[in-house]
This record gives sequence, structure tokens and C-alpha cells, in this order.
Amino acid sequence: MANVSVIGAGSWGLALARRLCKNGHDVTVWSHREEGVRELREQHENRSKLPGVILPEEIQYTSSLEQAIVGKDLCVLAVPSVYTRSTAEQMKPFVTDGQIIVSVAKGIEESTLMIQTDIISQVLPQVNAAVLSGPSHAEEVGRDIPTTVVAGAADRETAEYIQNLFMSESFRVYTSPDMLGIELGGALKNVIALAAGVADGLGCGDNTKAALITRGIAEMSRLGVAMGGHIETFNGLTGIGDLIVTCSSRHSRNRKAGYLIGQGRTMQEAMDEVQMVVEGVYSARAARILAVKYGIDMPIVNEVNKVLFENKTAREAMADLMLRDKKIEHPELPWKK
Ligand SMILES: NC(=O)c1ccc[n+]([C@@H]2O[C@H](COP(=O)([O-])OP(=O)(O)OC[C@H]3O[C@@H](n4cnc5c(N)ncnc54)[C@H](O)[C@@H]3O)[C@@H](O)[C@H]2O)c1
Ligand SMILES: O=P(O)(O)OC[C@H](O)CO
Repeated sequence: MANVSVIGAGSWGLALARRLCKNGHDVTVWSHREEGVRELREQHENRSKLPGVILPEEIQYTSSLEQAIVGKDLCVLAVPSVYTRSTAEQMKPFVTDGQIIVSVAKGIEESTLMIQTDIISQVLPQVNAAVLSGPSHAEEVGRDIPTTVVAGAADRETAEYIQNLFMSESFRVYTSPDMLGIELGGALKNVIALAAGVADGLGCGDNTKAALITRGIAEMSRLGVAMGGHIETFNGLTGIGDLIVTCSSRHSRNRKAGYLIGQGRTMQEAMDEVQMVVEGVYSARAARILAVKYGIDMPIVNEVNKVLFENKTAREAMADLMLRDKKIEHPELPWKK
């Protein structure tokens, strides 16, 4: 059994801490708030982030990063992606050579366009950065609803170590060497999920949702492959799989924020109302910059940006997407005549 920690006590960090503890590991959870630590010790539940999921009494809680990191076989980094860099900076004095840090956040850093494991490796070059991602809402993982994810690492041994640590009868873990593809899928799907939510908010239907998911994965794959990710990854759990769950689920924060925008709220009003992390808002800007940099056509990402940041109405954005230049669905396919 391993001695592990989860850095970040939001819904995802706690659902994973519970999974690891139920798998028999010693688990310490770090929260950046002393008050959060006290509540978790007393209540064994985060009533605002993950209500109804009671955590095993064996889990330890701390607000000391030293306690959460020193001597741990593996640390899961589960703070929202906008805090990955600042948290990694604070972890610096305590990490050791080769220590496994598993990123579970989904986002592209706006100022650097970097994925999470690259940020971790830049700030903490001595660690072994890996990723765990896939269609996995905390609300379901916390209730042992069957879920499948992917552990990505630079070497097979690390990926299999993570797989063994997390795997259970309700949490199936695959392995993959394509960390870049995994992370781009996780970040970009949030932008498309905002669009799917907007469509729901406008009162569109299932046809619209299917169109956004299908054309969305086409955009994500084009960019991801141009950046060095593998097409198989975008066709898998961390690509189309995560896109489907985020665009369809009642648990999705990104879809919910999009829904509110579709109903007429501003971006800020929607984020305030969701009260949890809406990472698609940050990744949307990064995705648009990357699309320009790599010369990739990303019409849905573009329209999401215009609605979020340029006061374009959701209805106008939808109309403009529908009336873009006429296209061939798969230009690479040959005609018979
Ligand atoms: N919730 C899910 O179902 C889910 C599933 C897969 C991946 N993720 C990813 O996990 C990451 C965390 O999401 P979440 O849903 O747990 O978020 P959340 O909104 O539930 O919780 C965010 C947590 O971040 C912490 N935090 C706030 N400010 C901080 C700071 N300055 N430094 C460090 N920590 C701070 C807070 O204590 C809070 O508990 C995100 O990147 C998300 O994409 C979430
Ligand atoms: O669906 P969201 O927007 O809550 O994002 C959470 C996770 O990425 C789902 O896998």
C-alpha cells in the first residue's frame, strides 16, 4: 500500500482522495485554507463542493504542504488549473528527485499556453510529472458510479504504477504515453462544453448538441494533432469521451455556465452563479491564440470567444456558425467522379 497525498480539497481532489483511501492507501489531503481543514476533520464532507459524499475517517487533512509532500510516494495535484503554477512554486522546497506528481487539472495556461504537466516540470524539474484524466465527474466518482479514465506518463512503469493505485471495480484506469494529447483534450473540451451549454440555454435541441460534439472534436483533433498529440487520443476517453460527458451532464460546470450565458447572463454573472471552477473561460482564450499560431480553423472556439469577451450575443454566434462558408465534411475523402 502507498503513502499518498492530494493537493487541493475541491470536489475532484476529495473524490480521488476517497477512491485512494478505499483502495487501502494512506491518504493526506492538503487544503490552502485552515478553515477548510477544520471543516473536513469535523464533518468528513465538503458540503459546498461535494455535498452528500462522506469521506472515510482514515483520511488525514493538513494545510501544511510540507506534511502533504515529504515522504509521499505520489502526490495528486488537484487545484484548479489557474493555481497550478503558484501551488507548484509553494511545493518546491519539499519535493524530491523522481517524486511522482499526478496532475488532474484541466486547462491551458493563458499567459504561456502551457499544459499542466509542462508547468509542473518547469517549476519542479526534479519530479516525475504525470496526468490522470477522462470523463469523470466527482459527483459520480464519489458515489462509486462506474467511471473510466487514463493515466498518462512519460514511461510505462509510472503509468502502470498510477493505474494500480487508483484502479477499482468502479474506477477503471487505462494507460497512455500521449500526455500532450490527454491534456489538450481535457482543456479544449471545456471550451466546446461552454458552446453546448449556450445552445441548451438558447433552447436548441439534441441535433444541435450532436453537431457541437462532433464538429467540436474535429476542431480539438485538428489543433491537438498539429501540436503533436495523437489522433487516437482525441478519439478516446480523454478526447471524445470527456467531451461527451461535459457537453451532456447535469454535473458539468462549463456546460452550466454556458447555459446561463445562453439564457442571457454575462460571463461574470454565469461564473458567479456556478460558484465552482469554469476553466473553459480561461482555455477559450488560449485555444484561440493556439489556433492562430498553428493555422487551424476553429469556428466554435472563435464564436465562444466572441460571446465571452466581445459582447456578441449567443443567438448571433449560433447563426454565424450555421451560415459559415459551405464545406465538405471530410475534404480528404476522394469523390467517385
Ligand atoms: N469536479 C470534477 O468533477 C472534475 C473532474 C475532473 C477534473 N477536474 C479538474 O480538477 C481541478 C479542480 O477542480 P474541482 O472541481 O475540484 O474544483 P472546485 O471548484 O470543486 O474546488 C476548487 C478548490 O481549489 C481550491 N483553491 C482555491 N483557491 C486556491 C488557491 N489560491 N490555491 C490553491 N487552491 C485553491 C479551493 O480550496 C477549492 O477547494 C480542475 O482543473 C478541474 O478541471 C474536476
Ligand atoms: O464537466 P465540467 O465542466 O464540470 O468539468 C469537469 C471534468 O472535466 C469532467 O471530466
